[in-house]
Amino acid sequence: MKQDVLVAQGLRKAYGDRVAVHEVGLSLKPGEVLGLLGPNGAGKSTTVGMICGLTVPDAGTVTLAGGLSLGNDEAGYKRRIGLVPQDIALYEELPARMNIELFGALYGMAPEVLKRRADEVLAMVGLSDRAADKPATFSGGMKRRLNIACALVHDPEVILLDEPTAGVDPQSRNAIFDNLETLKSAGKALIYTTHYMEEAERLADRIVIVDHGRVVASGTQAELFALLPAAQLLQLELDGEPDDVALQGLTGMKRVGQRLEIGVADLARDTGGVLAALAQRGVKVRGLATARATLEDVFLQLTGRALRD
Ligand SMILES: Nc1ncnc2c1ncn2[C@@H]1O[C@H](COP(=O)(O)OP(=O)(O)OP(=O)(O)O)[C@@H](O)[C@H]1O
Repeated sequence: MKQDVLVAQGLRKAYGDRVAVHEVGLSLKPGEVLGLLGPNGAGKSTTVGMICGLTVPDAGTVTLAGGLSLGNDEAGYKRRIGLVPQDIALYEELPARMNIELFGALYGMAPEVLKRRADEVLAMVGLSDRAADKPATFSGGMKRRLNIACALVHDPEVILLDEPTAGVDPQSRNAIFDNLETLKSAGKALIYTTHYMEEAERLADRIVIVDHGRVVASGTQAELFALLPAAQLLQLELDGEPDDVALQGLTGMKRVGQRLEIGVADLARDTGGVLAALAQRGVKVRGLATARATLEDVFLQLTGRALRD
């Protein structure tokens, strides 16, 4: 079992009377992507801010492997963390390469190391041929990619990404996802905040769902789906309107017009039984489709609200 590279415990932050983050805890292993999923205002950015040392928590601790913390070695701690902020933070009128070098200089990197790393991160985000151009001439997706390169120049072991795909086109989004997969396979630990459940589903090994500043659930996707009454859905198109008596006693069933939705634990195992039970009751099925639960369903189940209210 790999050792945790980061452990956050009891993080709390209030702004005046409003508690933005209550007692949030999480941990992260090398090579792991932790999705921090929650609606707008859930406290994701505040949590990330406390982990990277930009926001001072009212309570709680964050410790890196080896016991390093902001309290005992702030500079050492920050060298091991990279932040991709939600708002793009670039010097628009300086060439892309110089933006990266400025971030590297902040970490005290030696010029020859910095030059090599700038080349590496430019190549990684697919901007080598635009190194001399100013971000002012870049598309939104290219700026996002440069923002990521700046966060990686000092080769941090923990990378915090705060909604890094906001406002990017699908092509850049895929390029960013590829970069994150590369970082993950290189053993980096990533915290990825998003309110897009598809992104969390695609990228995250484990997910922490936050709402109103609190962790409402955490675990692998399988563990989160297990919180639902049924993780898979059979959608049956009926031939005509069956009478309600014929459908009585079928558990986990929802009637939507001429369609029936039946939640099952395992489609492969349970579909035959459901169809046989319907046939026995004289209910004719014209078509069949299947769907699986999403993290949106998990959020709805836990909070009674949609993720994107
Ligand atoms: N600097 C601040 N001053 C006052 N209130 C703040 C500040 N930063 C955040 N908040 C409040 O704290 C709560 C959590 O905000 P936060 O930005 O952490 O949420 P989020 O989950 O990142 O949302 P989003 O997805 O919209 O970025 C919100 O109610 C927000 O208004």
